[in-house]
Amino acid sequence: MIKAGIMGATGYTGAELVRLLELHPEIETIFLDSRSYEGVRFDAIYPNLRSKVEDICRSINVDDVPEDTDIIFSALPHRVSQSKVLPLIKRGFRVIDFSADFRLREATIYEHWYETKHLDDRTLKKAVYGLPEWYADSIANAALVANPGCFPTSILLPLLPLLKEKRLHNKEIIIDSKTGVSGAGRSSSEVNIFSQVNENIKAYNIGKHRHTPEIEQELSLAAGSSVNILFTPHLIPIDRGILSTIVISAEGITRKDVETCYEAYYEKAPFIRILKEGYLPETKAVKGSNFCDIGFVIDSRSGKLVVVSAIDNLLKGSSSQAVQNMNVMFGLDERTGLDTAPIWP
Ligand SMILES: NC(=O)C1=CN([C@@H]2O[C@H](COP(=O)(O)OP(=O)(O)OC[C@H]3O[C@@H](n4cnc5c(N)ncnc54)[C@H](OP(=O)(O)O)[C@@H]3O)[C@@H](O)[C@H]2O)C=CC1
Ligand SMILES: CC(=O)N[C@@H](CCC(=O)OP(=O)(O)O)C(=O)O
Repeated sequence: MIKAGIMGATGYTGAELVRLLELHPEIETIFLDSRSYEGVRFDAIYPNLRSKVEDICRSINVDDVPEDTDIIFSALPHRVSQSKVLPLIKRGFRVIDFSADFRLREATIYEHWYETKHLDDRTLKKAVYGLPEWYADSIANAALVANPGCFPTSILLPLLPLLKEKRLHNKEIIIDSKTGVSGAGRSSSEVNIFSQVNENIKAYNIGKHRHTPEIEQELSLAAGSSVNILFTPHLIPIDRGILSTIVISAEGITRKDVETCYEAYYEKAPFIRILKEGYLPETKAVKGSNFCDIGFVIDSRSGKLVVVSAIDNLLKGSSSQAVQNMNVMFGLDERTGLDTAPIWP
């Protein structure tokens, strides 16, 4: 069995990871780290895991992580995560980091967007961006995998094939994303207040969301030249899910071109579902799963290609994508422990 430890296990993504690892046939979870719930049984915090996860949370000092731990997941907030991950990497552990601390390849860009110093540029350069549909070979041998952000996952998966195949003549890319409230995490009380979220929809951080450089970094690498986006996130009153609607010029592109392009990259990708003409993604159709659904329309009146994607932010947007990465790192079938159908309604 692969021995796994989780730092920050009591957050939303940590708890989803605990649930997934409980179902995983090759994993034994050996520690659940928490500052706030030291000595508390995990299922006393998360009632959905009653009688399933009875382990006691412990506040783990990185120096005390057992030598025989095979993989450590850090589900800590960004800025905090790097301070724990770096000593673990130094001790020779393999780590999957959920935070943004190792996703941006340039420390200066990280420091600008996250307004904090990066503590180790050399380790940053060695980290592998954990989008398994694109970087599986590097992930397989990585010591440190930077699990992508939730919005970036929903945006990169539909756009990367089109950019890689130079299908977009005009690189003006306008993205409208909608996210459920769990995207803000369990501890963000301000965003989570029922009366502010319920029956409300709002745009935020237009043109300045911290996922912008992450998305542009990966799109530019695929395109082989600099790509800029206009990204508008919205907070909507659902628990989980992200729907991204991406508008690009359809100049010189047919439906067949787009289909062929997606087929070439995703035919063997078990978690990408390209929807047939007449169907479009919806958040509920991926809820509770590692799927990313992608559908598109070519609108001849406006001359635009409109691509829509849906993921579960806590799963393909973080915890199940991390398990998919772990499967790749340990040479397992990437579907191991993840081969479930979404829940509906
Ligand atoms: N929510 C989402 O949809 C996604 C989240 N992510 C990333 O995953 C990571 C975890 O996110 P999420 O689970 O939503 O966050 P939560 O706020 O739900 O959980 C984070 C946990 O980290 C622990 N923690 C330890 N030190 C600190 C600290 N100094 N400040 C605050 N919390 C601390 C807390 O647990 P305790 O007090 O018990 O130690 C807390 O429950 C973040 O880096 C986030 O950016 C990535 C993709 C999607
Ligand atoms: C609703 C909400 O607030 N969502 C978060 C993004 C979610 C996320 O977790 O992204 P990281 O992995 O980069 O932290 C936001 O917009 O900042």
